[in-house]
Amino acid sequence: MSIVSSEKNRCIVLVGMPGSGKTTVGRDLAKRLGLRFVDTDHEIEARTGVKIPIIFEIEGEDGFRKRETQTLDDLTRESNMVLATGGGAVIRPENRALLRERAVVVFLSVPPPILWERTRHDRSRPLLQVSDPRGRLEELLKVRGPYYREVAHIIVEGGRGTPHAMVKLIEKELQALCEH
Ligand SMILES: Nc1ncnc2c1ncn2[C@@H]1O[C@H](COP(=O)(O)OP(=O)(O)OP(=O)(O)O)[C@@H](O)[C@H]1O
Ligand SMILES: O=C(O)C1=C[C@@H](O)[C@@H](O)[C@H](O)C1
Ligand SMILES: [Mg+2]
Repeated sequence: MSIVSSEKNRCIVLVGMPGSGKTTVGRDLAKRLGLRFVDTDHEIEARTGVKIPIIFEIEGEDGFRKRETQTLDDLTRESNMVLATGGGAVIRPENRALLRERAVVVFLSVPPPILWERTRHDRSRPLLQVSDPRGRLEELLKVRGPYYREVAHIIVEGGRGTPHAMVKLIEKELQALCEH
């Protein structure tokens, strides 16, 4: 597909809140573009040999963030790949700099009520294991929203559309970016 070659073979990175669909949409997008799909959360788990909640338990959030930065630094050197990031990948300025510089970054922007619907029954996200997870999601979005927008080359509003509709929208935006 011409999209990737004309973008100098940079990898396509999806950013957004937990539940925004990075993994679901990323996997589909990679399939359509004939690219490899990698999820940084899965890669971190494969490298450490334990699940993310265990990393948080043993090393705290800071330990997890160090591993996340290292993984992003390694993976964004590769091309021909769609990379789904963790929801907090944009918090560190060094991550934002390397993503913006090396990749085509797509922000999946999804409103809080929908994020909540999608994440409320899933216990795999340590930062949401609090007494008011819904409020926490909103707080996280308040802090992270500007960072997602700062790092993004493409912003896709993805509230009610199906994953497939989001993939089509992203493809259209990638094409437009290439034609500039
Ligand atoms: N566009 C969509 N429409 C409906 N449901 C969706 C959509 N995108 C994702 N989902 C569903 O929402 C849930 C969360 O999606 P997913 O795991 O892809 O999000 P994520 O952004 O990768 O989250 P995390 O940051 O926690 O890894 C999944 O159950 C998925 O099937
Ligand atoms: O929103 C976050 O900070 C996180 C989201 C997940 O994807 C994981 O990267 C981890 O649970 C942290
Ligand atoms: Mg995911």
